Amino acid sequence: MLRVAVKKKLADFTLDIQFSVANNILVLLGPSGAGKTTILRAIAGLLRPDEGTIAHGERILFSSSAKMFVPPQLRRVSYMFQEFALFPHMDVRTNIWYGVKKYHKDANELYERLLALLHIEHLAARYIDNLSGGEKQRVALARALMAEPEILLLDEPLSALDSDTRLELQEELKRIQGLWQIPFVLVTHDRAEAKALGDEFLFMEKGRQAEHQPLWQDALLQC
Ligand SMILES: Nc1ncnc2c1ncn2[C@@H]1O[C@H](COP(=O)(O)OP(=O)(O)OP(=O)(O)O)[C@@H](O)[C@H]1O
Repeated sequence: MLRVAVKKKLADFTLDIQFSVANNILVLLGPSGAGKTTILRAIAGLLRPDEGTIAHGERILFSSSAKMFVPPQLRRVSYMFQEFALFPHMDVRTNIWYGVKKYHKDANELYERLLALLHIEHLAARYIDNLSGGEKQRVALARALMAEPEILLLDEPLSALDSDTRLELQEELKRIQGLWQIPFVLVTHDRAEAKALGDEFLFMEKGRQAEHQPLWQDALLQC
């Protein structure tokens, strides 16, 4: 279970949010500038909240009262965003192995399994520059999972893709989450995508949970 309860003063308002997510997919929704990406950055350790706690199970990642801040590289959190952040001049295999923090004997097996799961075996030797958007997205997902994260953060991961590829990858993400059984926190502006992927939803407004969450959720599920 990932638990987040943080405050952070931002340019126009204070982010003040509490939520938890078990081993399923939480979707963060809300208008532009509501604070969704800031939450992901805080979970990843790329931004330090002013106060509060972020914990995964018994493991504290951030606690202002205990003066604890685990740096991003020690958090076991993978963060995928739209630009993929793959190395264009390297092949797929090298990009995916880049996700491994420490080599261990099962890493080869994991690598093979990820290629098969994401249907990218035939791309292993190809350069990133020569891949389609959907293929890049699969490689980025393989790299994120190669790090064996305990939490996966996804910020508009599919927004650059055409609608067919998007639907296909939504199914892939859902299936992989079912297999991996770790918390996924997903930001999207696409309501159909939120509905297709989300197990739980958090609607935000100006850094806070929006009022009337159940009404928002009913409206989403009926659309
Ligand atoms: N480190 C920071 N310090 C101060 N203000 C910040 C910081 N990072 C972001 N902000 C501001 O906080 C607000 C929330 O930004 P954030 O990127 O989290 O919104 P968002 O909901 O993800 O928006 P979008 O949907 O457009 O990506 C914005 O007004 C932004 O300018």
